[in-house]
Amino acid sequence: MVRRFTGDRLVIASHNAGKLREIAALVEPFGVACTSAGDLGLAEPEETESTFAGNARIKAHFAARESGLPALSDDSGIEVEALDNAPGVYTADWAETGNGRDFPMAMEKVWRLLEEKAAPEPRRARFVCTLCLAWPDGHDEIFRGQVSGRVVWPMRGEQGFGFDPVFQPDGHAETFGEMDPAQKHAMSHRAEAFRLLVDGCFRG
Ligand SMILES: O=c1nc[nH]c2c1ncn2[C@H]1C[C@H](O)[C@@H](COP(=O)(O)OP(=O)(O)OP(=O)(O)O)O1
Ligand SMILES: [Mg+2]
Repeated sequence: MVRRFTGDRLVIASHNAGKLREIAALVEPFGVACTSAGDLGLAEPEETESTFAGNARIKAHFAARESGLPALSDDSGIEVEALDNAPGVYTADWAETGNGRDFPMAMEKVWRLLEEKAAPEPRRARFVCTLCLAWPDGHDEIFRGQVSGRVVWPMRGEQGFGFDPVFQPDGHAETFGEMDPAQKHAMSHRAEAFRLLVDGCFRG
């Protein structure tokens, strides 16, 4: 039995400004007020699991426990088929420099590895998003979405965040980085996971 969310306030257990923007846009039409983990001064727990669901659980349960409110986390990444699905859960780690994140560097690393392998075009990839809604009593619900496409080079577009400039979803000529935010929200991995969350917990 999926537990329904009946409150009017939700903690978004993320410290990523791009995700916070996208999740707030998805949640607010349901009349739910969002507060971010950063707004509450919560720390960023270490993401020590090797699966999206495992890390999503760590982030949501930590925020729910600390705040005493239901908390929604998002663990996501890009899986590149010719790289054995790397960087996957480690997408953010590939951008880590010790002095903040450098996504252009991480995108170039992916492209360089594909070149070294002489991976044929199209270079199939998918974005994956796992959402975890956790309650302070320890209950949680998990939802997963994905969107298929290809890695392109060079980077294109200034919209979005993270790996958006090198991801072109199937059936579209633009990268996520070139799309209007509303267009990305209608088809993204995050949007699909969110639809499942809404069906399960907000309307169920
Ligand atoms: O729609 C997306 N468009 C482009 N890139 C994306 C997207 N979704 C995830 N990504 C990439 C960047 C992000 O940094 C990493 C997830 O890593 P992940 O640990 O889940 O998120 P994070 O550390 O940035 O924020 P936080 O853990 O505080 O929610 O995958
Ligand atoms: Mg993270």
